[in-house]
Amino acid sequence: MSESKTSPVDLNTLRQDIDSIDTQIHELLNRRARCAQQVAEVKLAEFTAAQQFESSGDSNSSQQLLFYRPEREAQVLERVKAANNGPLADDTVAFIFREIMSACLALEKPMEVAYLGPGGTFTQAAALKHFGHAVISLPQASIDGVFAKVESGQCHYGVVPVENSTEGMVSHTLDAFINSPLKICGEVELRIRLHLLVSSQTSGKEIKRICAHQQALAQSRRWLDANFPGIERAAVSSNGEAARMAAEEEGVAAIAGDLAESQYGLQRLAGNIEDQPDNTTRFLIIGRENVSPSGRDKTSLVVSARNRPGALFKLLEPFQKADVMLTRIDTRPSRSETWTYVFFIEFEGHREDPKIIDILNTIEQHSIMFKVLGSYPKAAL
Ligand SMILES: O=C(O)C(=O)C[C@]1(C(=O)O)C=C[C@@H](O)C=C1
Repeated sequence: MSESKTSPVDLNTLRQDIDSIDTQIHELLNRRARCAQQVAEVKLAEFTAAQQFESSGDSNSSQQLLFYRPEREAQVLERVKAANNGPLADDTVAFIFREIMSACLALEKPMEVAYLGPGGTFTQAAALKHFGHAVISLPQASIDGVFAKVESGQCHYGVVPVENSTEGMVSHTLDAFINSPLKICGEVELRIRLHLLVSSQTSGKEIKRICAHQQALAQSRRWLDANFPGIERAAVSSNGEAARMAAEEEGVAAIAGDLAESQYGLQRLAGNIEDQPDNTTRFLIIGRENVSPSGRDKTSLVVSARNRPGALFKLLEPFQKADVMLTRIDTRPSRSETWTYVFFIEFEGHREDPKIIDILNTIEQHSIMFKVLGSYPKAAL
């Protein structure tokens, strides 16, 4: 008996079903988009009313008009993941809704996001993962450049790397926070998958030089030793720059990620060549406004204690007493005084939670410098 006779429905019928479902999804998407446009009108009306109230002298809170709501986006993503019954994976469903919200937000207000460039870097990939592809992502030459674009209001948000699972903290990012008024509004984690990439003109020919950012070279050193011993390795300013060089120069290969591969139209000679299979980088979203609680939040703090015995213990004791989970602690030398240190502390909870308010008040009493860098939703993707 042939397969088509046993199958309950034929291909044409199934495709008609898919067409009809697509029509419904399409209608629902536009219904959702119109809803988001109405949300924007409500936000604008509330903002205008608050401004009028303020100019009448009854209030002096300088409220901002915020279209992007990180806490709400995190809640939507958590909700769709929790409600998912498959067969699509939870993460797949979340990624689809990430893009739907990105497109809806672009109708309300197109977001401009500065990131550590050039195009094709993992920081751009992190920006797109967090905000979705409807965002306008603008490359900057340095971490300070990203901070400056957001501080000046030229960009709504910024994306900077903060730590890598194999290379440790990005100290430049931590230092930049100390003197900046910006707040942390979110975090993104990205699995770093490195590939050996060449242009079509180099494909099938001899590779004379392999270019990559020094971290990517370090992270794939063993693979390179085994597969390309004796071939020149050149450290360049970023993986995006390496991809650009591979696209333009015959005989040059780059080590870079998926985004660089597609942006520069390169071919993959070998995939996932990183020596540590769980190589992950964490990025922070920086902005000018505080984020409201989402229910699954983290808070980051920078604090400097008086240089006396038990100082660090005094800073950390309130967390233990209140049973609050610390997620990270780092030390950096203080730039203002020799042999004093600043501590970057991250923990679960939001600065508006009563328990966290108590902890922050206690820590402030024991510190000479104290700054909450922000409370923000835990990475949902
Ligand atoms: O709920 C809102 O405030 C919206 O603007 C809607 C919406 C969405 O598409 O769900 C869009 C953008 C915001 O960042 C959060 C959510």
